[in-house]
Amino acid sequence: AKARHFHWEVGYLFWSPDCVENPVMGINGQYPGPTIRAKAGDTVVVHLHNKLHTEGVVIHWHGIRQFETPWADGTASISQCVINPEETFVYRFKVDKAGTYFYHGHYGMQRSAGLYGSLIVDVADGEKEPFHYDGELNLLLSDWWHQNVHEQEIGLSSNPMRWIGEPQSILMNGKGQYNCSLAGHLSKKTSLCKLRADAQCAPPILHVLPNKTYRLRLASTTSLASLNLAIGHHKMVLVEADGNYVQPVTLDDIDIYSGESYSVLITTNQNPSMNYWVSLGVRGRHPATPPGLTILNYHPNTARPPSSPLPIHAAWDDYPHSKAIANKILALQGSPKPPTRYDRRIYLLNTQNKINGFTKWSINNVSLALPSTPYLGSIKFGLKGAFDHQSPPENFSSEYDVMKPPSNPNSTVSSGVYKLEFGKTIDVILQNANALNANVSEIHPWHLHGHDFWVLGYGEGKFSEEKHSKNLNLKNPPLRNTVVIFPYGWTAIRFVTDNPGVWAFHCHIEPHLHMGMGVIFAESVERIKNIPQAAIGCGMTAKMVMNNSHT
Ligand SMILES: O=C1O[C@H]([C@@H](O)CO)C(O)=C1O
Repeated sequence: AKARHFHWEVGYLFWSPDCVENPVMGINGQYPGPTIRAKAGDTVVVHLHNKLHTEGVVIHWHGIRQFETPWADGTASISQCVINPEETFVYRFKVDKAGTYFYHGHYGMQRSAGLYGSLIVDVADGEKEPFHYDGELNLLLSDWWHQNVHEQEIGLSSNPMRWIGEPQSILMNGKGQYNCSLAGHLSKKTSLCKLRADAQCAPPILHVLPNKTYRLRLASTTSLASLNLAIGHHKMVLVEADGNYVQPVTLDDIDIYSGESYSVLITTNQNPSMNYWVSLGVRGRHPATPPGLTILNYHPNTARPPSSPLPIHAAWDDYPHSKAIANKILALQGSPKPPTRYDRRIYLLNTQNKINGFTKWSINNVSLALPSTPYLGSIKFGLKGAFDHQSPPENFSSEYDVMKPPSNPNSTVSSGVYKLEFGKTIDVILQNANALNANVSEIHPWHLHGHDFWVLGYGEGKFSEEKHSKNLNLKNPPLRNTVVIFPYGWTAIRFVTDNPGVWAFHCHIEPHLHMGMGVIFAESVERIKNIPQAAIGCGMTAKMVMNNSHT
């Protein structure tokens, strides 16, 4: 195992992600940020220097559990103080498990500004993946707005709220094409893109040799969009989800929600004189964004757009299609199994609410607002005044009708901290509900920091102890770090508190988190030792660092 050092500067730059120039947040003058590649067991060390002139910054290593380094999780106000302009913070953490990961900003809406990149962990020397492939392809998926993130954020925080709307473009590796299409020659509606091969917005063409198997890595850091990937004439075999091996399953297309990552194997066994479409369509919201496109280019054909029709995605609201895919994702045989009993079951009702006229999202009627002093330090040192210590409710009224808009939409703001004891089995039942408008319930992909969890099942309507508890999958539930709740449905997860830290658990839709859609798990914080001073030298913990007495 090695230590792999990276020296990064975060700054704004002008860039044309979808052929339209905008300010984006990049790293070392690049957008998306550089790919981190390491081997399982390595230590990644990122020296992060903030070159933004007027904003703090942090970076979260999505899917990395941060065993024994909870201060390196990169969550502003939760695990660390923001890194101020011209400051450098050193993220040092172990990547213990091979898989497809990514990193992204976790302060305000900086992920939506473009602060992200891939993080790929290969198996340790001498180890093998449980599947074979000849080559590898990597697509980091995102969505893009022309309105800059500051304006988006002001809109979301205004009364009345100004919603961000649907993205202008879907991006692959930070590249999309606004107002034209690679498939323009097939359609009367759009024009063919005129792109220079070296344009920043030129699609990342997937170059392949005939009759080989490729591992296609997919990770979604979208701000909002749920996506569906389909490749013309090619099936995919799903083998990995969120850095965990799954039972290989053949799919025609795959849904990818924000915060999720997958590996699929594709075999280039189709007519080699042709190229094929790779298409990313929007799911779960009435699409106002054309599909993101690129080309699967068989060697030695020129990389011209195929003349075949575009792959067809299921209708945006074909939830049975999405549920069928979700239910096919199961753990590879031999994967760790969940404990058969839980110690504590927490029910989290997701609702859209109002607070003094402002539109928010709440969990059990509590909308998350982060404090100025990061929880990691304030909880460790018992600083009573640093946040609202009243634990939020573990359940919601059995009378609550999840099929209707809230009868009382008024909600409250709080620090949202659930204290978790070490060594316990925790179940969370995520319960979806109707939003503020009648007949609307949206998809929410929930992401847990510091852990993988077992997905025990999905269901319709309100979760019922009597009806649903006995049907949960304890046999081969997949381990994930992100899972979706379907409209008007519930999702049950289980994890074991084996990792002291302060972990965010939240909807990975950036504007939804911004509007309060998350909770905090403070997990056996008393066991955390040697918090680096740089992580907590702000707010009420700044003094302790100066006295140098407690860390
Ligand atoms: O949080 C959201 O707000 C809008 C809509 O509910 C109100 O404009 C939307 O689609 C969301 O996901």
